[in-house]
Amino acid sequence: MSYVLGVDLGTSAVKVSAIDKTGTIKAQQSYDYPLSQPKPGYSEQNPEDWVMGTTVAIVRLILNDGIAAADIDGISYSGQMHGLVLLDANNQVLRPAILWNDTRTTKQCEEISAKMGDDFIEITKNKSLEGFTLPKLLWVKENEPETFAKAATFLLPKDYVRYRMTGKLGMDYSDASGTVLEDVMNHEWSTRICKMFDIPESICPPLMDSIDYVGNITPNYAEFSGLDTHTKVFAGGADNACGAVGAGILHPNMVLSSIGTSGVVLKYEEDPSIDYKGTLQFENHAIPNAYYSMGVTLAAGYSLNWFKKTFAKDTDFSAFVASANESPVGANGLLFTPYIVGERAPYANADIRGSFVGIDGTQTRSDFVRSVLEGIVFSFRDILDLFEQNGSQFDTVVSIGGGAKSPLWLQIQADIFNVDVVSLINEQGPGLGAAMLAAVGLGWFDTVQDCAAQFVHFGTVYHPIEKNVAKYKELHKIYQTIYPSTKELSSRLLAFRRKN
Ligand SMILES: Nc1ncnc2c1ncn2[C@@H]1O[C@H](COP(=O)(O)OP(=O)(O)O)[C@@H](O)[C@H]1O
Ligand SMILES: O=C(CO)[C@@H](O)[C@H](O)COP(=O)(O)O
Repeated sequence: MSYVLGVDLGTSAVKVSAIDKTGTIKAQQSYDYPLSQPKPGYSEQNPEDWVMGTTVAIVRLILNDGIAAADIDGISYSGQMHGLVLLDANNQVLRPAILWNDTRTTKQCEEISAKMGDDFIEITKNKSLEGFTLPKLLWVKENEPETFAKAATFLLPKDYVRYRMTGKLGMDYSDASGTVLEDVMNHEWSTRICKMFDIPESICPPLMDSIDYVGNITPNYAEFSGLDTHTKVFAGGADNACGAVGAGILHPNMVLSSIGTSGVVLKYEEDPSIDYKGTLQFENHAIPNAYYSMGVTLAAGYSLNWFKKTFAKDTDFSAFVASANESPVGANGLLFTPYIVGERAPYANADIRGSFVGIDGTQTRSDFVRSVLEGIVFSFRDILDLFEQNGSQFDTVVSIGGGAKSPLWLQIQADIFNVDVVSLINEQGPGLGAAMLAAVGLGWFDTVQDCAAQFVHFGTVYHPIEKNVAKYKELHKIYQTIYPSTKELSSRLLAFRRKN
């Protein structure tokens, strides 16, 4: 038997899947790790937790699930994007990783825009937003100069885990484009941006394709994890690129909806000359020489987790989500906006915060749960509107991520999007995508597309229910007025919090 492992390094947990040549997921293990939010807008993780979590999951696959190390031929990765990992000259981690949902860098983003204007979007195909890596580098340079002076390399989260398993430093194009330090169309680090912001180009790691062979498991890591040194390691990609690969989003009529910690609406771009002018993210794909675009809701699953942790701590997660079935479409007049850590799309605003609007003395907790589920999907609807305004038409939404475990949430998506929504037989989109990169890297398939034909299996289709569609259209119009009405209130409240 031959297996590939797909390591999905998420924000809430790492999930490792063992997949055979037919695309059957033989076993899965996961390991949760904490998120540290020491100040408003800050979000950090300890890179060592990622390495430990990945190793524990691999050990369990070998010991508990009987996946023999000798049968694991390849490994690849899907990683949470944008997080800054700084290493010194001995490749030791210099400070906690600053994550994609950390919004401390508004000042640095403004500086980047002021200095480079539209040239920046021309090179990187993106605006400089708080979550991306370059402003994080500039923040460290400005606020922790002694740390920055020691920095010899910067990596993204999954690149660090890969380094610990292989001893090789590198970054693939799909993750590099999320740093906004890459010249996206020319597939190289932008010397101009490095010079402009005084970033030594030497700290940028070597670039590669997601299917590229990086090295084998080192003897040290083999001893630590129970893996074997014959196992080949392939570069891997950004989690959303891998999610798209694992969900078979290989045509522009399909769109990906991912409800993880963040929320993502993603489109495969056949024509790379499309210009969203930075209103949507535009990235290199994990498929060589391909591209995709996406809009990101910063707090999708995170909003639901926050609500549960705060108001329903001891309830089982699935039962808690299913309790929303007790509330009707529109949650008895309650609307929720998921801007609880600021927002990226359609509103790039680090200072906006969430709201419940329409609280009524007759509402129950089920109404609140339903309004959270609906509010997150309204935010996705806003992103879909941006795509439609740029001429896209979709006939299928493929839903992945932890949120796709809930049939109710899938139906809410179909009703708010007014498009068929399909889930995967196994909701591990990014993990499956990562494994597919290893399968192609090993030569099991000639192309990612050939591998998708064998590995990707769709499950139930959720059709829009007409009467719900009409109600949601009406509610979405009201939802869209909440952002402009709460923008100023939010920034005044945040200023109060920062002062006190
Ligand atoms: N049974 C469930 N039903 C609906 N949503 C769920 C369920 N279990 C977890 N989730 C949501 O899925 C999210 C985690 O999704 P996942 O794709 O694993 O995230 P990440 O890759 O960011 O770690 C959680 O934030 C949670 O809100
Ligand atoms: O910032 C982005 C994409 O631009 C996020 O999508 C991260 O990549 C985190 O993903 P999840 O942990 O939510 O999967």
